[in-house]
Amino acid sequence: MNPKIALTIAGSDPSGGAGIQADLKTFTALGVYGTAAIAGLTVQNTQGVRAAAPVDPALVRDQIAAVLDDLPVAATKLGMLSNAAVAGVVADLLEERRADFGVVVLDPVMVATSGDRLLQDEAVETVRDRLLPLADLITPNIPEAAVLLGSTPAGHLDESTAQALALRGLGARAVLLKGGHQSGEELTDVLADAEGVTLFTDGRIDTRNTHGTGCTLSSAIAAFSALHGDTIGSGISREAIGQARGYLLRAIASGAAWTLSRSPGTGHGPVDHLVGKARP
Ligand SMILES: Nc1ncnc2c1ncn2[C@@H]1O[C@H](COP(=O)(O)OP(=O)(O)OP(=O)(O)O)[C@@H](O)[C@H]1O
Ligand SMILES: Cc1ncc(CO)c(N)n1
Repeated sequence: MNPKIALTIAGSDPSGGAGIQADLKTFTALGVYGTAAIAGLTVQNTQGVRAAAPVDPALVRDQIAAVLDDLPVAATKLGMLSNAAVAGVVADLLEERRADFGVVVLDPVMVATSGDRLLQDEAVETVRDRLLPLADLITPNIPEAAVLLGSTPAGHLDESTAQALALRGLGARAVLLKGGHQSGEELTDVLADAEGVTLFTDGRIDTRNTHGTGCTLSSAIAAFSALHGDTIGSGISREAIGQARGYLLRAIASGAAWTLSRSPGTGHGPVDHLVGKARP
């Protein structure tokens, strides 16, 4: 059978735990053929982000068009889009040829785990007003949801649920508000979609290796959605979201089991995308 094809449009993380690199590892681990258009460069490692720069918007547009002109993409993940000009050309292409992107998962990346900014302030409007309504699912973390809504970050589950519903009110077809930034022993991701609100709760895994969890989750959702054959009109299936969370939790648990000397990097290390398989 021909492979399912997924596209990521995101930023590069040279240390390999987040961004394009995490997305391609995830696609491969889940048996999906990965393609990638680089929207920005970062200079980062597990300790933090040293610098970030956008790719020329025309080059971003041309990379995406080159993929779409040639390969039947079943699902697209949007990650770090750098600035308003880059987000704008992605929005232009989505408006022009929405069907070619397959189902779209928008991870509105704004700030890295280390606290560094990955999206310029002026781009928030483009992400909210043009990209959000075109996506099948958006996957903000708690601070990103607050920025999109112009409110303060949710402090407890009732507020997260209210914000997930409010983001649907802005035109998002479905919202998975991620709970990684909650305190406490349990983490809850809140899904708000046409069927209502669903809570996904799991115990917090005790680990420093959480670099790229958000990227891994959104690309895993795109991958499973491609494998399920989800269609643009009917959106991302709950099965795809559940399976993606299952994969992420196994990858976090496997990365948590790395001993300090084997863990890649000295800071917040990555998750184990191979989930313990085929490691020398
Ligand atoms: N320590 C942990 N144990 C279990 N699940 C976790 C842990 N940390 C994060 N998660 C899960 O990982 C996913 C990503 O959550 P988070 O809110 O941290 O996203 P993010 O801030 O976008 O990630 P990133 O670190 O890539 O910027 C969520 O599904 C969250 O529940
Ligand atoms: C390139 C890139 N995208 C997203 C994130 C968020 O984790 C990151 N740290 N780097």
